[in-house]
Amino acid sequence: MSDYGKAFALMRDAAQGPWRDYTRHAFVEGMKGGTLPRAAFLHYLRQDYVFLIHFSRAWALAVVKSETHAEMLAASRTVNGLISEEMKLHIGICEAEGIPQDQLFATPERAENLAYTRFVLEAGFSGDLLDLLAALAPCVMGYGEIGTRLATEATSDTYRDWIAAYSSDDYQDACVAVGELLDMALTRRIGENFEASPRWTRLCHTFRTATELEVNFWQMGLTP
Ligand SMILES: Cc1ncc(C[n+]2csc(CCO)c2C)c(N)n1
Repeated sequence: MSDYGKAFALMRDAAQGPWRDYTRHAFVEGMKGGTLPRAAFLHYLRQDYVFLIHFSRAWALAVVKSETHAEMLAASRTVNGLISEEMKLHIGICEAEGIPQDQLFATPERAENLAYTRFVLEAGFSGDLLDLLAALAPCVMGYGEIGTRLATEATSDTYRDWIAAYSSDDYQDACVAVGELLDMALTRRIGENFEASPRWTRLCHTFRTATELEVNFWQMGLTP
């Protein structure tokens, strides 16, 4: 398994059940085998475009909540990656399927989508960078794990562009950078032994809730 840092490994282990439901969801397995209906995938992509708009806002908030230049740099790189790479992937796939960009932007937001992104933004608005990063981490690293697994296990080419994007060296490097940011931010605010602090349990709880909201997002994808 990929190494996305110490805090991520501990948080993932603490959220074991939901983490498995998220990273091995039927939607993911459908991409792996090529059995996922195209209509479900396009519905997911359109919702995900709206999702990425709010996620970009949340990562921009991470710049606001940063306390060092290194934190600002890591957060702003993620904002840039999201807007210039990830959203472009969605625009490209949708355009190839006959869905123009203005229609993408006008996608009505589903409740599962709204719940997830506003949960993350609220974690950031009412807390510090640690609360925000705990809510952001499942999204980044979960897709990193899913991408690397599907790159070796996929038995169909149908969803190869999506799989290639999340298993790419660029994306994997971004996951490692976010893992480093998480460890660095925790050490700065709590100390080396951050997992022994009273705050740790709450941060793990935030991570777990975000993971459960990822499960709901996949489920929403299956019901266009
Ligand atoms: C529902 C949903 N969850 C996670 C991702 C993946 N993702 C979202 S933002 C980002 C970059 C850094 O945060 C990544 C990799 C997605 N596209 N849609």
